[in-house]
Amino acid sequence: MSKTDGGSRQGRARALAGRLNGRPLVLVGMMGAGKTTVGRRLAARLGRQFIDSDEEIERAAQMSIPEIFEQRGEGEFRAGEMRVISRLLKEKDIVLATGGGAFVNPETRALVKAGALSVWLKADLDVLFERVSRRSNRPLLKTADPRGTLEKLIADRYPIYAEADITVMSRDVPQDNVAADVITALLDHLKN
Ligand SMILES: Nc1ncnc2c1ncn2[C@@H]1O[C@H](COP(=O)(O)OP(=O)(O)O)[C@@H](O)[C@H]1O
Ligand SMILES: O=C(O)C1=C[C@@H](OP(=O)(O)O)[C@@H](O)[C@H](O)C1
Ligand SMILES: [Mg+2]
Repeated sequence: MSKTDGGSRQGRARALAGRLNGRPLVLVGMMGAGKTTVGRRLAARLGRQFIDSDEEIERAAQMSIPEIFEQRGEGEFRAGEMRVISRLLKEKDIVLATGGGAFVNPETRALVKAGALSVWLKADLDVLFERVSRRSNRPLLKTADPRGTLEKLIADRYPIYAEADITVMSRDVPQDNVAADVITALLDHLKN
């Protein structure tokens, strides 16, 4: 990256931080979109605290996400997810990465819409499948046909994710560049 690039990126991050006036930023989208990893970089650029709702749930339950699904079921996970997100949205100056199903839950979605700016990190099936295949920590994909499951989730969820304030493609480029794309898109959104 050139010095000029860095300077303008920093300037854009500062401008956005000012315009947000403390309002939480919430990342939504499918498993593998990059909410956790891009979110961490986005927070660093904006000088904000980064929080991942899955990590908060794991800490509160003293169990991993797969253990929560196995021992308590998805329903309890979703209820806990909503409680955690509701509490976190009271914080100022945060970047919050949600789990892929959070925004799909109508109650959680209403909380996010009311209390934050939401960003849909979007990616195609092939990209998502390659990324989620690197780890086996996503209970919903422990099926005989994980690619087919992902495809069905995409069909069900994309119309809902589209309700986010902005959409940014999570391209297969360094995650810092995706974070920069989010900043550019948010500045553009806030201009209107
Ligand atoms: N823009 C990107 N380019 C390449 N790999 C990425 C990108 N964004 C995320 N990844 C990788 O994809 C995987 C899933 O990312 P993660 O942030 O956990 O997604 P999510 O939280 O949305 O499920 C991780 O291995 C991460 O390093
Ligand atoms: O899409 C989903 O329903 C889920 C996504 C996961 O988070 P990531 O999207 O960060 O992988 C995690 O919350 C859980 O496995 C359920
Ligand atoms: Mg995540």
